[in-house]
Amino acid sequence: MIHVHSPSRSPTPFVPSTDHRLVLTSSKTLGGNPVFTWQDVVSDPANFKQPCKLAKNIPHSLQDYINRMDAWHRSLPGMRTVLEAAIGENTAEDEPNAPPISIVNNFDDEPCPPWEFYYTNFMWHDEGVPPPDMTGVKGCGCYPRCDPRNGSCSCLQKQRSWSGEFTPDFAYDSRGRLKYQNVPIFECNDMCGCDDDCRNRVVQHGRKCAVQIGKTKNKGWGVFAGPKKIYDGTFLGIYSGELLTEEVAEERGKKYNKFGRTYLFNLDFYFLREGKEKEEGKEEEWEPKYVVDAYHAGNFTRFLNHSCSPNARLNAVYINESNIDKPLLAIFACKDIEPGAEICFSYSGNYDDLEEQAERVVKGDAIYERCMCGAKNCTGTSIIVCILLVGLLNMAL
Ligand SMILES: C[S@@+](CC[C@H](N)C(=O)[O-])C[C@H]1O[C@@H](n2cnc3c(N)ncnc32)[C@H](O)[C@@H]1O
Repeated sequence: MIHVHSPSRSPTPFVPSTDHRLVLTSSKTLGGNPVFTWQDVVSDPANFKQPCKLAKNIPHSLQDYINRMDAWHRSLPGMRTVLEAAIGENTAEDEPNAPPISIVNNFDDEPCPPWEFYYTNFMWHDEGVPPPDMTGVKGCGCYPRCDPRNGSCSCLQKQRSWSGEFTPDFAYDSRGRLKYQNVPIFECNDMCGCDDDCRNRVVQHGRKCAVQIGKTKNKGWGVFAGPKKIYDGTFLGIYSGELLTEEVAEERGKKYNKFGRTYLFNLDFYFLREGKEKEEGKEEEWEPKYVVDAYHAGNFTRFLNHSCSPNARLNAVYINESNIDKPLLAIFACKDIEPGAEICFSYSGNYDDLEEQAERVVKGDAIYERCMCGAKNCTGTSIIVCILLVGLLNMAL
């Protein structure tokens, strides 16, 4: 007798949520099915919505549960394994080729950093922060991949126009390493015709180098290179977390300053300020609109400490976003980093206007902490390690 397998419920096709669905503009049909061409996508970018993660939906239950445990349970060595597993699970889809992150502590018994954040590589939009805007995102028509020599790639043209012709070529070399630090980077995006292995797609492919989260002697937790040397220009990760309006960040900053640790970074790049100045002629009035907060959600980059002689640097990167005020904060090595060395960047960029720093302290919106970076050029005293809105990324070329 033949048994026919009859499922209790007939399988239903996967229907993506309306938010992510593309609206077809084509009325052509073939054999009764609509013909969905690449042109349909490109000609209707307004409806090509990016998934938008909302800060209010950060899945924080595991963190809150563990935080409510008593100190003895939280200090069990197994906590380290749980956090390492959570990191792997939360990044398995978006960074499938990233080496796993391990947690090390050679200084004391704390098994892992405090369970106060959800591990994520994404940006989670708070109320008042607009979702990714695709309407102004232009795709290049290059195929199979972009060639900087032919000059017709619209992504390269945009890159050049925003960096004052400072980048004659793509920002990355053929090994995916950043060639020009401190210029806005416009990667090829979902509207582009080029292949996934185009040279102008690096940040979107995620981290490739091995890093560790480790305890430092006197700066809390930090980030260290894994067993292999990390070369100058290598992409490390984006400073992910909640994307807040300046007003919300201001309030949070006051709380963070009370316990002397902060994870807030202004989206304050020199080209945004300059752009607004040209546009509106109101240079004094310009303020950064958005701030990244990695306290409740973030990835390993939230543990990067400050150094007066940094080996990593923040750069503004745009992929599927035409709102110039909302770049990704992408962190790249700016020197070769030996295996096991601590990775740090400068919290103050090269913003060394000490007068203005002093003014912030007088106004009460900044607090100085003794810098423990140990670099030869560190004065130890005059570095802002913890300010209300950190991230004076006011780096001039
Ligand atoms: C973004 S967090 C970095 C990770 C932090 N060390 C931790 O354990 O979570 C920034 C905080 O780290 C500490 N920190 C970072 N760099 C430092 C430095 N050079 N000297 C002293 N403290 C530092 C300060 O408390 C600062 O507010």
